[in-house]
Amino acid sequence: MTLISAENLEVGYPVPGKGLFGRTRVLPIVREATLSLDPGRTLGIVGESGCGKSTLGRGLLRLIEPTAGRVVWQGQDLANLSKDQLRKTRAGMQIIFQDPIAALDPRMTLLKIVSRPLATFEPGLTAAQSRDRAMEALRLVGLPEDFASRYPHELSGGQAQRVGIARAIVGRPSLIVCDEPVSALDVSIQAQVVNLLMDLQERLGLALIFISHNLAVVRHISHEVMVMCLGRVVEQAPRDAFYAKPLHPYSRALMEAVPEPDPRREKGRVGSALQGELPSPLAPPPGCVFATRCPKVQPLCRTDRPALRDMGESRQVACHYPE
Ligand SMILES: Nc1ncnc2c1ncn2[C@@H]1O[C@H](COP(=O)(O)OP(=O)(O)OP(=O)(O)O)[C@@H](O)[C@H]1O
Repeated sequence: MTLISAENLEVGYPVPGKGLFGRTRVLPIVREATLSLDPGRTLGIVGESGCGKSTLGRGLLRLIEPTAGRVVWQGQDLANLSKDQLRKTRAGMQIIFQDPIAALDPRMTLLKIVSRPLATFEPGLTAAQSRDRAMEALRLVGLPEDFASRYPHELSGGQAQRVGIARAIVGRPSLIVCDEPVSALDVSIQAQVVNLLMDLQERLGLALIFISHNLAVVRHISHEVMVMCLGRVVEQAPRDAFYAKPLHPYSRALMEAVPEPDPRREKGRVGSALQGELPSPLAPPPGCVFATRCPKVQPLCRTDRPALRDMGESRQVACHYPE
């Protein structure tokens, strides 16, 4: 069975002022996002900074309430769950963040940080059981036992991200949304953390949604790849087919912008092959979201938004003139 799917999901942020009937107005960033993920698989989400990857990740977990569309988790529409059911469901879906140290409470020991989610997800556990579970999680992420009594400021970036992962797995989830989990780390540490996630996936049967602007890292870890541009999904494909031949001109531009591996450079940003004006996600163009920058643009692209359509072999693309 599919673990999680989204249909036409719309996620945005409140804007100042009130709308109709005094309601808060929400400006959508992510529009009509559709995806599905099976247990134990990894979906990589790529796209330039600001295209809405994080917003989609948070909308899927209902950390930001979607304004339209639906999310189905293990066959159940998340919007229909009672508070109690949602609390239980939340244990199954976790998130880790880009800045690992900022994500940890500086006043708590690592044992406290890692065991804390259990108070919500499994309130029936005794203190000793919670402690054992937290120690098990720390062991699974490769941290020595004596780390349990340490504080976040004593950690390197890579160690802090391991603690973030331990906190995410302590409730035995089925899915972890990884939001740029290695972008803030030294290049030499990035591979260790990615390999840890792949190892945990194998051992615990985890599904991962791996959000990154780094196409090389996404290639390494993903089974499926999804490309976002200005809040919209423009391409979806199995990993090998995607990297062999991207179908959307935007995907191609992203790939051409991948920097050569260079250990002296901290992190390469995509974008150098992407010329032209980048519209604001708050005011996307009427046609294709890539029309203002596409080297193959035709008049139709500026007026009609192409829908995501099936191209066979489990591939989908939103382009009037795909490769
Ligand atoms: N809390 C917020 N309130 C209002 N707008 C926001 C908020 N967070 C993000 N945005 C806007 O939403 C858009 C998408 O941001 P998001 O962080 O989802 O992009 P992203 O693809 O994850 O980029 P990055 O790789 O830089 O994190 C951006 O234009 C951003 O300015």
